[in-house]
Amino acid sequence: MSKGSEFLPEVLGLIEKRLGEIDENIQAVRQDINSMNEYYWDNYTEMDQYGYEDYDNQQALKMQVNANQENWKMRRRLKRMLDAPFFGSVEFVYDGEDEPEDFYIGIGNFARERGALPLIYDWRAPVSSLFYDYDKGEASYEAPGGRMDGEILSKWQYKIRGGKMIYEFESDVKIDDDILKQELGANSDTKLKNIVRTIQKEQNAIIRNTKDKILAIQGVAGSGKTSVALHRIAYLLYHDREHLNSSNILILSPGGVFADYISHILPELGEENIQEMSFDLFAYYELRRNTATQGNVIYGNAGNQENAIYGNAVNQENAIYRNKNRDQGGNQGKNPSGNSKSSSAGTGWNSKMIAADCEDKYHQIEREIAGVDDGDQKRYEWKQSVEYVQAIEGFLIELEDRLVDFEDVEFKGIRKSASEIMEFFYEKYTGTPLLDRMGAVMDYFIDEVETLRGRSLNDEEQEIICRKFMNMYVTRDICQIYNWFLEDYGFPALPDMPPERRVLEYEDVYPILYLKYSLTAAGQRKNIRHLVIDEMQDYSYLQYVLLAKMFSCNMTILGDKAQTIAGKQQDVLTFLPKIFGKKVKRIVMNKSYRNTSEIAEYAKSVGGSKDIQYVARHGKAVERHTIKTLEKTCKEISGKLKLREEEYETAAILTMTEKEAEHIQEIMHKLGAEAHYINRDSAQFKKGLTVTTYYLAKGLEFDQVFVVGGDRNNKMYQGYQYICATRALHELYVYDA
Ligand SMILES: Nc1ncnc2c1ncn2[C@@H]1O[C@H](COP(=O)(O)OP(=O)(O)OP(=O)(O)O)[C@@H](O)[C@H]1O
Repeated sequence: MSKGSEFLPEVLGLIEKRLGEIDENIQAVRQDINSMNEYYWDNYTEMDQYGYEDYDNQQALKMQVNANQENWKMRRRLKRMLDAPFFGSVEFVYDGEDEPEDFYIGIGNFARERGALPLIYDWRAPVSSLFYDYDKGEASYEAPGGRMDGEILSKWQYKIRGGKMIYEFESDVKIDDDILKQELGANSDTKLKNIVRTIQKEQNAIIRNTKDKILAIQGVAGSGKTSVALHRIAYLLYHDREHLNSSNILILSPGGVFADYISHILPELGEENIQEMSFDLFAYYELRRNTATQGNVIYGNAGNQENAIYGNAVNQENAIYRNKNRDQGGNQGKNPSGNSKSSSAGTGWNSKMIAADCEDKYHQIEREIAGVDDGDQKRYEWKQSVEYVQAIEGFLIELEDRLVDFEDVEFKGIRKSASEIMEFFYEKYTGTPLLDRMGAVMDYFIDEVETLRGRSLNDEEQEIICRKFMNMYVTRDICQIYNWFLEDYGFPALPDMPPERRVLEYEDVYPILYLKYSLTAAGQRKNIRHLVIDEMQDYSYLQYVLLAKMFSCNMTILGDKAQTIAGKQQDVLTFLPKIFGKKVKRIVMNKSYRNTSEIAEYAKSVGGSKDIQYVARHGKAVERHTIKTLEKTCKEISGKLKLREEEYETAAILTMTEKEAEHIQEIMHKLGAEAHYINRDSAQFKKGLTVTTYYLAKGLEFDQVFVVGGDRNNKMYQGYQYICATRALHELYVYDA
């Protein structure tokens, strides 16, 4: 029997004991809270008039509530540890010592009592890197006090489920291939799995990298980019609890279903979930929100108000759902805080909605698949390019003279001449963005009036002054300013519409957002301390410039140029250093873990990187068929599905366009097959058969994939085939048109 088998019952007993203590503690704190509440209701009428006692009571209550939250958190972790307390161990002897020590590694630390040396180490603890990075022999790890050298005498891996040892063996090679293959051979799930037991050395290096400010990872499909990014977040949260909490991290990802797909990992690793949203949704909120300058708060109804980005709370399991529809109704034209004023003068002078709605990238993809003429395509590309950014910068310099007609302002006998205002505008406040600048001059004037009159001006008086100052702008409508710019460059202007009825085409969304962030001080998001950008290849140059304006924090940027959705493959690593400077550390991941060798070979032949390596896991050969009629193909697919025999958990029929997906969904429905249709607004990934487009299946994986149709001559075809093929874990069927 190994040491692990002997250790298991002992540690399980200790965990059980600790759980018992925690349960008792939870009960005791609960009783305390109840008595505090009772005391409050019995005595609140007699509390001191200054509210001191009330305040003290509230603080004490808060402390107890927090204590119980911590208890629950610990309880959840220990319950998980009761199922599998550890998955690895390393017998290590430090240089200069005779006695080796056994380090057991699990999803969290566990010690006999608070402050004692852990019996089990968290996989993120410094010593745990011995397990991921070394075989038997000389080894070292970076401890807070410096490098620790020594020798690994043995390394063990365990599979424990329900507190029972399923298997254990001493591994000579790093995270033995057999275990990895077993993990990879398992069926897919509707949630991405955590990989703590089998993190590979090169993945571990990315997860534990804290020295580079920006990591840009180009990784082939299935190389574990998303998994690594999420484990990296868990690692950073563990190591920098003082400065970083879950509300300081934001993931920009493809959208709702993907958010659902990744929502389990962090809670499983004992961390709270983090904020996640698509950049398109963020842009939508930015363009329609009617309050310009809100400091650093990106508001919302998230659990942690102060640090929230828009949308719903994500600090809860399964609560990452969000889309535009959610915002319809109550919040129309209103910021979610319900506060309608934002200027320093309390007049709401800088509170213009730019557009009521805007397209997202899926509109653009469908348009491109359907075919756009060269002129339209060029204009679209120009509007997202470095040339656009340069042109707009030139335009902004000239805009200063075009945007304002200076006039004298007079209020209750106090005057400011046009030339004085000009002087303030061009000299004193030159560092303030153009559309905020008149507000700064106005604030100065209001201060002056208040000093001379010896009293504060009321809201009505401020409103009158505000109107006088703001009327000097020829326009404050950013769309109108954008139209001047388009006309200067010979492009058609946007239709003349009031903001409440404007719907922006995708090509204009980010150019206008860029203009907004150049003309107002609305951009910076200082509360975000780590930004994760998934699917980096699908962001344009302009979007990265915007992200650089908004976020000055550390970033993990990941993607795969072969999975570019647009017709032209894009390697963002060529321009990221120009935007973010030398801080960008480039990392390449060439090994794919998702597909069988047969599927990986096929994917390589339809557009994957030639350097791709994969874990040799064999499966069924890829089948290729020709579609006779869609009905017949759907019937055939129904026959090939292995969901009913419960062999597999998930399968997908993937198409190029939304229309094709809808059509197939209808046919499958008629055939009596239960199929979940994922559209742009979907928020959940369900077990069973899914029908969707290739661009909405990005990031997901399925046991069986059926790729149906697509036009070979379409410039998006290669990307389509590659993305679809790499979604399959075990079986791939391609039905050509
Ligand atoms: N070290 C590992 N151990 C076990 N499984 C792994 C490991 N690395 C990756 N995987 C598995 O490989 C699959 C692909 O991982 P992931 O989705 O993170 O890759 P990706 O690079 O983001 O993929 P894509 O770009 O194709 O969407 C997942 O099933 C994941 O669990």
